Amino acid sequence: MVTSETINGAASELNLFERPAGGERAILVHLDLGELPPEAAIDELEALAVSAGAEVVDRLIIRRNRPDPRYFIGRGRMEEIQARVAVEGIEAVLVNHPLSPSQGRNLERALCCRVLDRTELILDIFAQRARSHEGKLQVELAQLRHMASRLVRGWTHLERQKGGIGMRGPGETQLEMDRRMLGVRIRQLEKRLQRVQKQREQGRQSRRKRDVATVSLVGYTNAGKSTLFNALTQAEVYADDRLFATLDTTLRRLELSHGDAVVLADTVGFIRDLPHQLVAAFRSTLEESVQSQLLLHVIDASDPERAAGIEEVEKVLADIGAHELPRLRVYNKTDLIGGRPRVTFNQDAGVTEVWLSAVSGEGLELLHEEVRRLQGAERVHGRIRLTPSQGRLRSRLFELGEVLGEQTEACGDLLMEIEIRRTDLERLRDNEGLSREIELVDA
Ligand SMILES: Nc1nc2c(ncn2[C@@H]2O[C@H](COP(=O)(O)OP(=O)(O)OP(=O)(O)O)[C@@H](O)[C@H]2O)c(=O)[nH]1
Repeated sequence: MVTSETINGAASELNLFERPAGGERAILVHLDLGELPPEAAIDELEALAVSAGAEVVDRLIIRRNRPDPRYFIGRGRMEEIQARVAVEGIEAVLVNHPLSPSQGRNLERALCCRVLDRTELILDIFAQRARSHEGKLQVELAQLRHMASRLVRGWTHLERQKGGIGMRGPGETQLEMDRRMLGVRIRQLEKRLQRVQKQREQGRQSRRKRDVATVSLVGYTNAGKSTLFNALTQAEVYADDRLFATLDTTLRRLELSHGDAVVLADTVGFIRDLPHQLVAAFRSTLEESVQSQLLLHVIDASDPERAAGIEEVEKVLADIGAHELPRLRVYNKTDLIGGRPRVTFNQDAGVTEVWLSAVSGEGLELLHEEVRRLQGAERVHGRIRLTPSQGRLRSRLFELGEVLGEQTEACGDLLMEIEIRRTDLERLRDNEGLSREIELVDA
């Protein structure tokens, strides 16, 4: 019988969940195909490498018109690195792009050291950072799926570990076994995740029932979301200069001064070309943002490449269906650029921008003010028709909105003129299941 213990045992024997040890001496490689500013791209790779615990020995920018199908970086450059590996004790080469399984295999065989592509590097960081039960399950699932996609094409790091001098591939039986084991483990994780996600959904629903709005912090990794979260809620969430310090959504109550409170959610950081396994894996975490009433898009104001980060975040928000939610752009770290806290309106993007410093606390009150304004200002004014059986909804409307008038129709229906927050109205529609029966006639 296959039990979870035997699977875990076998997996650890095969080092399925191996990650690079801290301080691995690494050479970074970025292929300049003319798409991105190469210096900024390799800076980002370096930040990722450091986050993964590597010691960066050198950074190579290689200019090519297109990737080499065999070695990705080209034979000549591969041989240059090959010569340095033994002499300089290089343990890993980190490539800032996704490699095909055969390119990964060819490079690793030729260089005789570990080769990680961008996807594997990010997966590794996620594996080191995940702290909650759900986060850990999600990362492990993403790693195994990535591994399975390599196995399907007949190659995996497992092979290298077992391959010895000739580094021959596994025999059919071994490959079959790996595949089956991965399959079993993947299904097991999927089931567990479903259970955890159900609990999360229940929590979300009960918040909605209690009419508590959620405000989510989203943004590029290292923008300062956790620091801002802590500053706003006086919580002690792990904030760190390493990328992806926060992997799991954290929730805290945020008091707004006029007696209102919202739930503030800190979410996973975004990054360019987030591996698709991770986008899928973190969908449920990101869904917290989709379900929010307001998004605070946190931006590192001191980052010269911040425009690319903004674009990336907008792209992912569109992917998960959160792009139409009301939002504020929060330009953080003004202390680093000598900027003053302020509120401006960006005409092109159609969003309000708040400039502040989460570390010094300057400008926090401006953000508070804007959140309050957006929570309250989005009001709708209209007439709502209720049937005689909807007495419960009528009292909810009295609780939540300002009732400007009531009129009973000949048929017994009640026409209420009301001014109410759009978010409250939407929650009433969702919670009471009355979407068709509430009709705004004069918004
Ligand atoms: N100077 C300055 N540094 C800041 C400010 N806000 C955050 N930082 C620093 O920026 C780094 C990243 O901050 P985090 O709050 O961990 O960033 P994050 O967006 O949550 O990061 P991820 O978890 O990677 O998504 C930390 O070293 C913070 O101390 C600020 O207003 N000014």
